Amino acid sequence: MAKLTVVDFSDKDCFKPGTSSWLSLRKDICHALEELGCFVAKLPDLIPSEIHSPFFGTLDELFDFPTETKLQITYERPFPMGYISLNAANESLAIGYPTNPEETKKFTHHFWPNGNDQFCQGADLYAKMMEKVDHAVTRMVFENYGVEKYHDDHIRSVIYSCKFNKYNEPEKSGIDVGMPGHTDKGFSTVLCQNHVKGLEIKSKNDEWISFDPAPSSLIFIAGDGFKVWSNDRIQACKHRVTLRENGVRHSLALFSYKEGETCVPNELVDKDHPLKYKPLHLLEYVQYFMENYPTLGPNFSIKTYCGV
Ligand SMILES: O=C(O)CCC(=O)C(=O)O
Ligand SMILES: [Fe+2]
Repeated sequence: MAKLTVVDFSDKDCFKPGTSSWLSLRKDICHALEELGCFVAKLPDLIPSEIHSPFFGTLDELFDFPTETKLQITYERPFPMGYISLNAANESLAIGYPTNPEETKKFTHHFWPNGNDQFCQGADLYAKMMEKVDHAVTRMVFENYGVEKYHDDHIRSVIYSCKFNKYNEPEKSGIDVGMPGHTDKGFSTVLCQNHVKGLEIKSKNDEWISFDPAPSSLIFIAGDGFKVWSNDRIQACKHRVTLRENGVRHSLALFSYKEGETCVPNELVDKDHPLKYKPLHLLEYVQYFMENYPTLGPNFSIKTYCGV
């Protein structure tokens, strides 16, 4: 049975480019992204345990608000998003630009006019932590392919959304498919969750490997954007949510997108790697996918959209 790569971010130098810890993580991470498009990170110190459980408790309260209140959350940018219920098991709510504390404050205020520090501070902390991981991994990937000269421009054009997911217990909703198999449409996704299992990753041999959540771990998932940018070196990780356990499952995912065009760097095109993609306007792609989801379905391929 295939396994997910687990990397340990507990060394104090892990986030310092050039150190031996950084270089060793870089090697393992880039290898995992080329193999499966994902890896699990252990981060023992980043979210204190006294924040983890109470924060996921506030997500229960969040989804308990009336549908009408949840539907009032809408964003036009980076693309239309807000409250979505995919099926009888799933509901999600998104915050645009979640690494800006003003945005989490506005979102919190909508539900709790008198404030809710546990939710707001938890959301800020998670967003910052997930952004830190996303930034580090992105730099590692650019370095790994010898194109770090493009890194700063890339990071300047990255924008984020954060999605909170709730999955009802299968016994109550009558279905166990929380989310069908798909690849994420952005550049990358960093995902944390409560203790209820459900996320599964497709292996090269078409097996589904389940993600074993621990309070101190998260999963990094490469999306279609990274696949295009890397000219197919990095896999867009196919994943799904299957509900087998009792208990409500909550996850929060930080999605990264790039404004403007995503082009394959010239350095990543050669005889062995002929150009596979036309320039991709990622935000237009996400919008197109969302608008046409009923006809395109979860298996729509980026190759069909912008393959050469
Ligand atoms: O809830 C999860 O674990 C996965 C969510 C997901 O794949 C998504 O929102 O794209
Ligand atoms: Fe996903």
